[in-house]
Amino acid sequence: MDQKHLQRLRERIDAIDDRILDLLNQRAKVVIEVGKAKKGARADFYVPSREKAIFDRLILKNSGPFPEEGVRRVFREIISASLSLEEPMKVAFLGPQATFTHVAAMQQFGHSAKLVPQKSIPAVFEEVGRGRAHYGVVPVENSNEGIVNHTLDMFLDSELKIITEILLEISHDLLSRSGRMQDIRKVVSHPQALAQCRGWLEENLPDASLVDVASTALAARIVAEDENAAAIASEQAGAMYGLKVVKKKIEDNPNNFTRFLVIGRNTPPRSGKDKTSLMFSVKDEPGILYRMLEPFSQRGINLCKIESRPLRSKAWEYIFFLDLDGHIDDQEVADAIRDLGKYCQFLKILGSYPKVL
Ligand SMILES: O=C(O)C(=O)C[C@]1(C(=O)O)C=C[C@@H](O)C=C1
Repeated sequence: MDQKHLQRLRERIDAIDDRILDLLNQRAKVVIEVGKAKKGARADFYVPSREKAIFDRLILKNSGPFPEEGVRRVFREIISASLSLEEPMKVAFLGPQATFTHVAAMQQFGHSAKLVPQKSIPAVFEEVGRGRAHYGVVPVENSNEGIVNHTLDMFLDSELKIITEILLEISHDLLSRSGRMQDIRKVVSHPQALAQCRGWLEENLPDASLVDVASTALAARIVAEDENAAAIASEQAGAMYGLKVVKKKIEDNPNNFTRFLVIGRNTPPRSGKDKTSLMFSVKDEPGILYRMLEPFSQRGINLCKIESRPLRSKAWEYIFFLDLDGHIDDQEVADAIRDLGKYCQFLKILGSYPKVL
C-alpha cells in the first residue's frame, strides 16, 4: 500500500469533515432562530411534515454514492440534535426498551430525544395527556396480525391527537449467547413473533421447545442468562443484551410491517399530502352504511381504511374508524365530515397528519 497516497486521502477526508462540522453549526444557529420565532408564535417545536419534506427532498437530490438509508439516518440525527437546541423532547413509548415500538420511536425522533418506556398503551396516553411527555408512540396495526384494538379504543376517552404515523419493517433475528445453532434447546419470544417464524423454526429447530413471554425485548433479556436458549427479537434487543446473531431475518413472510402512531396534544398544520383519521358511531337504520360513505364519494375524497369495532357500552352497536386522504383544514374534507356528522350519534376527529403510507 502506498502510505503517502493513503495519508493524502485521509487529509482530504479531514478537510471535508471540518466543512461538514462548520455547516452543522451554521445550521444549528438557524434552527435556534427558528426556535425563537416559534416560541413567539406559540407554535409546536416538532413539525413532522417539515421533517418529512426535508427527507423527501434530500433523498430525491442525493446522487450517491452515499447510500439513501445513510442520508435518512444522518439527517434523522441532525434534526434530532437540532430540535434538542430548541426544546429537549420527551417521548413516551410502549416499552420495555428494545421493543419494536422503541425502534420505531428511535427512527422517528433520533437519539437526542429522551425516550421513556411505559408499561402499557394507556400509560403512554396518560403521560402525554398529563403533559409529562411531549409525544407518545404506540403500535396500531401489523400487516400480518391486523389492528391493535387497544390503541384504537384509547381514543374513545382521550382528547389526544394523532400527530404522525411511523411505518417500520419488522424483521426477526434469532439471537443467543454463543451464536451457535447447535447450542439451542429452546426458543423464547413474544407469541406473535414465534407465530411469524413458525415455518422457519419447524424446518431448522424442530426439537427446540418454544416459550412465550411478554415481549421480544424480555426474551432477549432472559436468553442473556441461558446458554441453551435463543430469542427471537430485533437486532437492537440483541445488541442491548450482548447477544450474537445465529440467523438474521427468520420470519416466514418477509413482508412484515407495523404501523405506529405518534400522539400529541395539537393537530399539525396542513402539509399538502395529509391523512385524517376519524371515529364515529351511526344510528342503526336501513341504508346507513351506504349513506355514511356518500359525503366522501360525492367529493371524490379517497378513503384509505375503514375498521369497525363493537362499542363497549352497548352490545351489537359498532364504532367505525375511518382514514381518508386530506387535512381537516381542506374545505372539502371539513364539508364531508360535517355531512357525515348528520348520521352520527358520535363523531370525533383523531387527527390530520402527514401521510406516510
Ligand atoms: O423547520 C423547523 O420548524 C425547525 O424547527 C427545524 C427542524 C430542522 O432541524 O430542520 C427541527 C425540528 C422540526 O421538527 C423540523 C425541522
